[in-house]
Amino acid sequence: MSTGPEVRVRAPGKINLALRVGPPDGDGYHPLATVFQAVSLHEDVIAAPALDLRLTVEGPDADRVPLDDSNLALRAARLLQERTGITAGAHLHIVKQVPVAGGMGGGSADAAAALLACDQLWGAGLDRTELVALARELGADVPFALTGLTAVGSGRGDVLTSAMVSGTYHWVLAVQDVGLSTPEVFAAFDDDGGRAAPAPHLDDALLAALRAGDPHEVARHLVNDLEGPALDLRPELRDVLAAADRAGALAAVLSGSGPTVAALAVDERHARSVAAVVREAEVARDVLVVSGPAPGARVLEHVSGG
Ligand SMILES: C[C@@](CO)(OP(=O)(O)O)[C@H](O)COP(=O)(O)OP(=O)(O)OC[C@H]1O[C@@H](n2ccc(N)nc2=O)[C@H](O)[C@@H]1O
Ligand SMILES: Nc1ncnc2c1ncn2[C@@H]1O[C@H](COP(=O)(O)OP(=O)(O)O)[C@@H](O)[C@H]1O
Repeated sequence: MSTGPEVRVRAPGKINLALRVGPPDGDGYHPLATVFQAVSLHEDVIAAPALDLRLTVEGPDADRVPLDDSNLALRAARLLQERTGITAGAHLHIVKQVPVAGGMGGGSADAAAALLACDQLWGAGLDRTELVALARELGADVPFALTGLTAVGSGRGDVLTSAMVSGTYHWVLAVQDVGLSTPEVFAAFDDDGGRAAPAPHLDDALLAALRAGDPHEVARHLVNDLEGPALDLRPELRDVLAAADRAGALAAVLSGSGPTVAALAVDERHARSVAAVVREAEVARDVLVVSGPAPGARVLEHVSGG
């Protein structure tokens, strides 16, 4: 149990190891075939009793997080209130580490964490299936933030099947100062021929390499159909990919709709050396070393700063 009346929930950011995108449907959404991996860069949402719903945020990108009703954590808490008829409020405090609009699903992690935290705080008692159903309403990436680990996403990325994975993967993340808008990157994909794209399909070789726990083989199969459109919108990201290559990463790929670039290393020591070289290239605001797979949204046993 958490200490005191507060509930602290941690939810992971993600990388897309493969992101295959099909042509837009009638609603403008795209069918996806993706492999998500949750990583050790995470969001904490602390929910404390309050008369109404309110939100505060801390972290390096806090000033870029909307505090109004568009915030995904607030939307999650409101949705839970509506569906359960609960009228209690909550003060949600987000400790944000995942870059905003970085292609790492930080807002989705906040939504997943807020759902679980408010469910606990209010004693709503929703089961996992009910929480996943609410998560899907909040955004395509939100169910994965609840589930975590490594999973194949189909549909809009919200229909998940867990993937069997051996070992731990060590990633170098090159984080940018200015984010990319997900709808704009999907629109650039459409304009780039995406309207005539084939149905998305995953190469079995990536899943086999993950099962075998072979980072060299995983590296050969990292792929992202949004990389071309994102590079058209942000050509300087080519310098980031090139820097990761020069630094000796096994491979580098744009995460989701970007602009974060994820570079795969052999082990933690190799990741630290790749990170040092990418940092020297001055192509990113921050260069971080993380690992995956990480667990999905969970209540922390003990409240701690880490
Ligand atoms: C691209 C991905 C890959 O994992 O990640 P991010 O780059 O956002 O982290 C996701 O599909 C993003 O998921 P998420 O950010 O939750 O999407 P939503 O809030 O549901 O939708 C935001 C917008 O993205 C576009 N969108 C999203 C999902 C999808 N399958 N097709 C789409 O076309 C739509 O334009 C939609 O209006
Ligand atoms: N809790 C939140 N944290 C970050 N961004 C949020 C949040 N709620 C809503 N947003 C909005 O969603 C946009 C994309 O969010 P984010 O999840 O950080 O990126 P991405 O979709 O690239 O993974 C932001 O630019 C912001 O306007």
